Amino acid sequence: MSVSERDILAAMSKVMDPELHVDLVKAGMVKDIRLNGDAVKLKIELTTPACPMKGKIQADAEAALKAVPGLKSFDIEWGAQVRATGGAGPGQQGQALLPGVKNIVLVGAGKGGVGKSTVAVNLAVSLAKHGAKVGLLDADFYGPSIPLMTGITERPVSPDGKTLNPMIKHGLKVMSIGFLVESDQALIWRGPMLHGALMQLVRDVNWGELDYLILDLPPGTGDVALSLSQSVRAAGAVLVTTPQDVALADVVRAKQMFDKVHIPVLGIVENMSQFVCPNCSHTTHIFNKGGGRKAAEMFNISFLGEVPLDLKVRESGDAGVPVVAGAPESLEAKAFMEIARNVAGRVSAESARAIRLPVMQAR
Ligand SMILES: Nc1ncnc2c1ncn2[C@@H]1O[C@H](COP(=O)(O)OP(=O)(O)OP(=O)(O)O)[C@@H](O)[C@H]1O
Repeated sequence: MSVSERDILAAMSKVMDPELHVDLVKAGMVKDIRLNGDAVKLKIELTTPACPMKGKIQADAEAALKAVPGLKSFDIEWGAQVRATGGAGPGQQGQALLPGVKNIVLVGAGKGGVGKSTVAVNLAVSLAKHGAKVGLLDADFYGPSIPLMTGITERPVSPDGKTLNPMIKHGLKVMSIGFLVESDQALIWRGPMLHGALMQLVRDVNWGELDYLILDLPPGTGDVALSLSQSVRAAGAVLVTTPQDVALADVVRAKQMFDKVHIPVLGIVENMSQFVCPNCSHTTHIFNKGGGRKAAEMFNISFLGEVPLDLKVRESGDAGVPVVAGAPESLEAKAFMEIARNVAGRVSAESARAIRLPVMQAR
């Protein structure tokens, strides 16, 4: 009994992408089917190199091919092609400003000091380590900390007097308002000036081709989010919180702010979730337990993961080597890598929605 391309496609159409809630054939992930008698070679192109579901998709695809009558062997080449959350959403004007940037991911928090910049920088490095092309833009006008956290002390140069080249560090293209102004100047940003400076950072930087541009927003206020939503289409926002109950109110405010400007919330990251004593390994929930997860449940949005409170995270941030780069085997680095996979998965779901694949509401 000979095997046909149609048999292979039929088998692959039984395999679902659990994040996109669509089968691999409909999602356009099955490529280059080459039959040779009772053997087949094919390529499966995931929607991100940081796919959180790769293990499941791989197991399901292999099981589906094993069940094809007459097929004796198969060879799957795994690849990834990040898709863009292009097109305009309500209140948004599309991505014409940044044609080479596929997805803009905002990192925000209801209040300061919860570790938003730490999450932004480690998320960016994690995505790059997974093989994605990543940029990191520090738009925290009131307290830019990305220069310190990435260890960049040089200033960006302009190749033509109009645009700026981003700095390159830890596998990222990095730009920060902190490279361009003195820190005491950063406090006076307001209204049109803030919008102008933000647009300059977004538009006049030679970002080139990026799968993800991670944007570290200032805490609390909606000025920057509002300004951005008028000019670019963000894939969505990651909300960072600490676990105590009082932080919940800030998450509520942040969620409402993003809803108002029609930016989807991709999910919640709980930072400083517990402290594991380096001497006796006893776990203490210094800021209480489970606030981020509770908030995610309350709003029916994804819980993207939790990061322990650990001296390494603070020290590595201060030393300019994010923990994911400096201590990749640590519990904290692994937590960030998992959060990055979850964020990439949620962005893929948003891009599927943008190109109107039949994606069901996923949690
Ligand atoms: N999980 C963690 N464990 C230990 N220290 C942490 C952790 N997360 C963040 N920190 C430290 O807490 C401080 C505040 O973090 P960070 O600057 O990332 O917060 P932020 O929310 O961006 O603050 P701001 O609102 O001022 O911009 C930093 O010194 C950082 O190194």
